[in-house]
Amino acid sequence: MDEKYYQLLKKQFDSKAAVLTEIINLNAICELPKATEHFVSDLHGEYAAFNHVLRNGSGSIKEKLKECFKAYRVDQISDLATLIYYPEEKLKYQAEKMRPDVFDTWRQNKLIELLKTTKFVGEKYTRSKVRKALPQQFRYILEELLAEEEFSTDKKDYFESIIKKLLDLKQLSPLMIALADTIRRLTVDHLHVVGDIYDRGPYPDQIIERLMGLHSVDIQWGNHDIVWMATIAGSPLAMMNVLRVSERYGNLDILEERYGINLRPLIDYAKTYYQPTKAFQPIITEGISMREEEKQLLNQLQQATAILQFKLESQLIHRRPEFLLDHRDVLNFIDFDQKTIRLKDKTYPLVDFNAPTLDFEHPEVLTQEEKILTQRLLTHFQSSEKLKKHVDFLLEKGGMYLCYNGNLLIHGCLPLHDNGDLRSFRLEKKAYAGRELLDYFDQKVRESFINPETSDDLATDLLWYLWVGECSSLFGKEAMTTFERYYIEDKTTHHEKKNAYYQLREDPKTIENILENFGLQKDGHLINGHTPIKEKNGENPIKAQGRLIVIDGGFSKPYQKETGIAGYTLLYNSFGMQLSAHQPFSSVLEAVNESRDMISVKRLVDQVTERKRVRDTHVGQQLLKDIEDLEALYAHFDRY
Ligand SMILES: O=P(O)(O)OC[C@H]1O[C@](O)(COP(=O)(O)O)[C@@H](O)[C@@H]1O
Ligand SMILES: [Mn+2]
Repeated sequence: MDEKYYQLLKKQFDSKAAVLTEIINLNAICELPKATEHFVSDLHGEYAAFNHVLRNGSGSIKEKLKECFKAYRVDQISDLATLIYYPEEKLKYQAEKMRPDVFDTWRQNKLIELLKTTKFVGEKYTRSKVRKALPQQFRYILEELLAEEEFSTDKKDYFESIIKKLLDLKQLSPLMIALADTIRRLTVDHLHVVGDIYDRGPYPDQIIERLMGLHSVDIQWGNHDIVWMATIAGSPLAMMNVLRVSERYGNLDILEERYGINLRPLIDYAKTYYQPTKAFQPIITEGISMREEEKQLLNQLQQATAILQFKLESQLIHRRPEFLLDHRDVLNFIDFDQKTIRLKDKTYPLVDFNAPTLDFEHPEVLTQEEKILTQRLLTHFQSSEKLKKHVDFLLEKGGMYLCYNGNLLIHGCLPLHDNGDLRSFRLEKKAYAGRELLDYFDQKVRESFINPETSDDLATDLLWYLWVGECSSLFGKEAMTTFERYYIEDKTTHHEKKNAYYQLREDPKTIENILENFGLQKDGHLINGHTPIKEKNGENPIKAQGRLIVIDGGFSKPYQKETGIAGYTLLYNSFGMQLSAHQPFSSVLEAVNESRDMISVKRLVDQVTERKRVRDTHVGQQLLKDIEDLEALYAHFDRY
């Protein structure tokens, strides 16, 4: 036994009685039902839709209400659910619709329903956890109100006086809002974000801010997150890609307005050298209007940053032969006289390929003007306090993968050979595969932030590899055909061949082997995002007989026409796992006024034979160890 450790523990629990109380408390917690985990992925800047599934707990709030208010009609449940999802908006809506005295009565009735719901959803937790979930400023009143079974007649006057006082002090609505927040918090205990918060949609920053306010969350980095992180780590190449994708989807506001990055020098440069072409037309969400000049500017900017990206990428490919990316050195495969490119022994004509600043002998070299521009832009990125804060949060809460409660969470894939063997990647004279490879990547990602002023060190370059590499668990395709998609008409060149994993993952044996490689039991699950599930073509997100679930259903608006739905989310509670498919989210206003939920289908992935308890979980295992230590301390209390 470690003397020091026990002495420290004794300081925390300074009497035998205190130790005993804690042992009993922890033991009781272990017997409670497992808390609910919520999984989302591929949010791609769609804040409103994400916020909605967070608020409705992917349907779990409604489930609870149906159990708690068995006699209620569907519309009564929906009405109460909306109040819990959007308390402020719903209260405002009712206030506008009702006479003041009717509104007061309505609020009093709803308060009783909210109290009942809070008690109901708090049942599976200890009283101390429920107490902690109550908002500080109303804790005392709420504890009083919640302590009662029903609004009993002998205490009727007492309650009425509390409510009247709250009304007089204009505190009834704030209290109801606080209760609704508590209910949501108690219904879903923990959120997993399986990658790709950034790109395509307009508000990734708002998503991060929302995540920062949650009490329990983890993130598995996606390829679209890692490139944004790489800008802070000092990669000009990743920065060009971030700029290019933002321009492609008409999202300059996130850069200029919200991260405060000055794009003026880039705009001047792009206007000087580029004219709009068809392939670079920005992709603008339906219903959003944009002036023609603005579209033209986005087009020019996208071209400029694409060429700068290809130049910088070529430099990286030359300095990192170990990345095996030679086949992606596209600028060096161009015949500039013929305006053709040679790829895999075939020659293709280039369409609208304009690169006025390119030196044909050394296509990877930046002009002096471009060097200065790139450095200025990178300094702007790295000086953005807000972006830095967001990236720090991603580093703190995120990782390449996560093992949690017996399940494995990875954004993309685990690189495999065609025969199912783990595919290794050789770096720094060592071959890494499976979990070891992902641990290596994880460590390098963190290392890349140690020297943000160096742009070409291995760790920073690896961040780019994670964006485009076949052995990247965040990407896992043979090549990213960005160049071909812009400049070659022949669509066969656009195809991005996926790593064998994406086929082999249909087989439960593959998943079992992978889980084993990560030290997990065979009955766990693997959870992926990254590849949109085309539900409208009959693709099933539940694969390998339920061992694998792919939850990228397309929160991303531009991808919804391909998937046919608007995102999957997964819930894992004490009864098992459940997948929800969502319909497109229109607006909070519609959700409130029409009490709409936008959940289309629910599918049971797995049902447990015995209700899972805390002791069967990750947290539970830790608690059991704590109990052991406390028991040892209790037995030899006087010795320490
Ligand atoms: O839809 P876009 O903007 O053309 O982007 C396509 C590119 O995005 C990728 O699909 C990567 O993004 P995802 O991680 O969202 O799949 C690449 O494989 C592909 O080249
Ligand atoms: Mn992805």
